[in-house]
Amino acid sequence: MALDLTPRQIVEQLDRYIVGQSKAKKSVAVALRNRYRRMKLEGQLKEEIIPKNIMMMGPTGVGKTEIARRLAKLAGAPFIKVEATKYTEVGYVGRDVESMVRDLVEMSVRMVREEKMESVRSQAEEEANNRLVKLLVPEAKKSASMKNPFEMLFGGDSYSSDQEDEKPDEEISSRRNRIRHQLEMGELEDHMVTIEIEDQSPSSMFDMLHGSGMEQMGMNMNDAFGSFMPKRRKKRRVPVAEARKLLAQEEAAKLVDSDEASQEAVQRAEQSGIIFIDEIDKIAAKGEQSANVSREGVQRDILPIVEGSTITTKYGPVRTEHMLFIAAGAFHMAKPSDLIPELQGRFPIRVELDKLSIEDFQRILREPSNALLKQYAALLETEGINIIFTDEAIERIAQIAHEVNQETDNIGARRLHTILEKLLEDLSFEAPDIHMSEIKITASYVDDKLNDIARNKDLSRFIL
Ligand SMILES: Nc1ncnc2c1ncn2[C@@H]1O[C@H](COP(=O)(O)OP(=O)(O)OP(=O)(O)O)[C@@H](O)[C@H]1O
Repeated sequence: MALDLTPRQIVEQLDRYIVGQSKAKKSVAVALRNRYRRMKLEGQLKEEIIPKNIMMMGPTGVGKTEIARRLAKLAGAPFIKVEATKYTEVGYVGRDVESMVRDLVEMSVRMVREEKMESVRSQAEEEANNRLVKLLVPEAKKSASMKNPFEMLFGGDSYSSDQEDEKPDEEISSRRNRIRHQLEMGELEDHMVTIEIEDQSPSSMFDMLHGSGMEQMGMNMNDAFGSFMPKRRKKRRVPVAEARKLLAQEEAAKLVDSDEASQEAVQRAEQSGIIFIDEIDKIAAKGEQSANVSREGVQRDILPIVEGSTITTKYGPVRTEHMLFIAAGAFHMAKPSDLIPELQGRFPIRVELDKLSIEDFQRILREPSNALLKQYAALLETEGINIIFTDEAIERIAQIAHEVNQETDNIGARRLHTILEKLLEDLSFEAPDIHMSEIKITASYVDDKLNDIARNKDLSRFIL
């Protein structure tokens, strides 16, 4: 967790992935730092201080979600994104908005479990190796009627089960040591073994009961009855390398106390969870009367969650008052003041995100740590091709993206993804057969591939 980063450091970290949008970065950095400040307080005041939620306003594809997601990652905070309009759909009822909190907790549980599993990984791998050794050189008696996996591996001559019956214990232990050594040296990675592991797939009875309404309450059939049901085990024949992974996974799960993990996850969701509510402007009360009612209804349903309430989940009650909510919307038609006053008050920090310029597009193409051009270069490098984009080519791509956005729908930086895909489609297809170590993408290559499509509005609507 990097909660102790200063706002300046947080912005610096966000700069590695997101181009521009400095106001929004600043706001989220302060929000995160305030959490850290609150953690350092004691007693009543700590409980009184609630996070100041943020409303991000800006067109689609300019980095709103990306900023929030990166912030969460930076803080090791569980994060989910929901679309507010989802709750206006037919079939949704008031309490369904609570599912956002349940989803956040699920995310948190997954995070905590993964961390805990990672922390016991070396112990789990050791246990897995022990199981492999026993599997490859089984106990003398027990193996008499069983087909020895080791025998299958090596043709079963000197390790045949008949002979094993007569082998004294010391011999088994010395053979186990030898196998252990071979396993550790990675000499048996490709050999096939048959292992028996827990079946993770839900049983058909649970399948049938799914959707019977219990999930609405945050219940899950496997959780409700799973502990009473015998765990099914299934056999799989896999190479040693894969077997080790599967066995280590099972061993790690045994080593992690799942109640403790769940409790920690609930706490983490409560204290540092971030819920990103997109399209909040679409539930602002504007438009025809009948729609107004349901949109305002959704706002009233969301309100108690943002204000702070306790939601029942399968991991126990979860309190929402210290979660950070980031609402976002384009606000083309509606304004934040069209939301119900109580909800407006709960999102006091307002930031406008800037439209992206051609220069921003160029920077997005090349600068972020995960920049699109770097991604394509890495992919083609696996085929032994070093792809180089000239400055003019990057400029052209950015220009075309900008033009297509203006002439069709403005989808922001997302346009770069579709344009690059089209631009490099042929190259990606032919790459394995091209015997060139370096390929230069020039402005004229870009024009060649894209100009005709970009100039034709109808075509670009479909292709770019
Ligand atoms: N300023 C930016 N810097 C780097 N990448 C960006 C920027 N803006 C958008 N992107 C990229 O564009 C894509 C879409 O961005 P994002 O999901 O943040 O959009 P958004 O503003 O949240 O829009 P929406 O509300 O429609 O989801 C992402 O892949 C993101 O990496």
